[in-house]
Amino acid sequence: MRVDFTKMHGLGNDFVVLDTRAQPLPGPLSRQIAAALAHRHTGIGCDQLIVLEPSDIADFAMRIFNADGGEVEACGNATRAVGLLAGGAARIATAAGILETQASAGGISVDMGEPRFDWDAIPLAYAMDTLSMPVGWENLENPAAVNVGNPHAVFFVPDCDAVDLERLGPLIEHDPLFPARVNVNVATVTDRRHIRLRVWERGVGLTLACGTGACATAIAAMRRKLVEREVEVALPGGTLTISWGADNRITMTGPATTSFRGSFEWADYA
Ligand SMILES: N[C@@H](CCC[C@H](N)C(=O)O)C(=O)O
Repeated sequence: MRVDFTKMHGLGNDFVVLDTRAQPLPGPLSRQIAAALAHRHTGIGCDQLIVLEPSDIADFAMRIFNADGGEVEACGNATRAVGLLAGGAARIATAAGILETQASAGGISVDMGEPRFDWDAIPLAYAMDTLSMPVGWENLENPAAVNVGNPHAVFFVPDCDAVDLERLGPLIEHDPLFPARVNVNVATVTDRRHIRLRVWERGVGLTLACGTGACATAIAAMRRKLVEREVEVALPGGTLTISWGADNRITMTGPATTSFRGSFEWADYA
């Protein structure tokens, strides 16, 4: 049986979107199938596989699978992408709660909810101050940890482009300090309204952009009083605007794009 998909991206962080409301999948979606579809050489290729399902509590539900096939709680760029697919305004049920999107001058805005800072909410393996963690990996030291639906470690460095993230990212992602693994962000504060950021994504690797990484990094910088409560975060694939309201909620704004539509044979992957 053939399955339709939409290929989308947010700042080059790319997704294969399956809308099971229109077309139920022929069989259960296993970790192996998700990883095979995401594979850059032997599959369709994407950073995340996104599955839309019916929901009783929102317009629809969104499930998120990393390129390694693991299901995760949150994806900022994909939330903007499926918001675009829904026409701009949508209430989307995710494992991290209900997220609301709306069309805005900068593309699509998403209310990403409230950040969490308790060590066991990140989660970390043991208690410590998440604003200034007394740990380090070579020259990456003293990160902040933030959960914005998914776990992030944020390192502030003089020049994020000079960090060997391809080597250090997987070491930190898999360190036992992070029992659910972690997304690794290296950031450079340019001035009080601008941050440069590179991200090693859990379950994926280096990506061109990470929406939740931009949120977590902006919030960590705001908590350390390095920047104002609204900042532009420049990633390799483009720029996101992140603000942290007096109501403690994070708003992320940036572009989302549909690349093409296609279909694949389920039996080739199942
Ligand atoms: N690309 C995403 C984040 C996707 C999930 C992440 N890799 C995780 O494992 O938590 C984004 O735009 O936020």
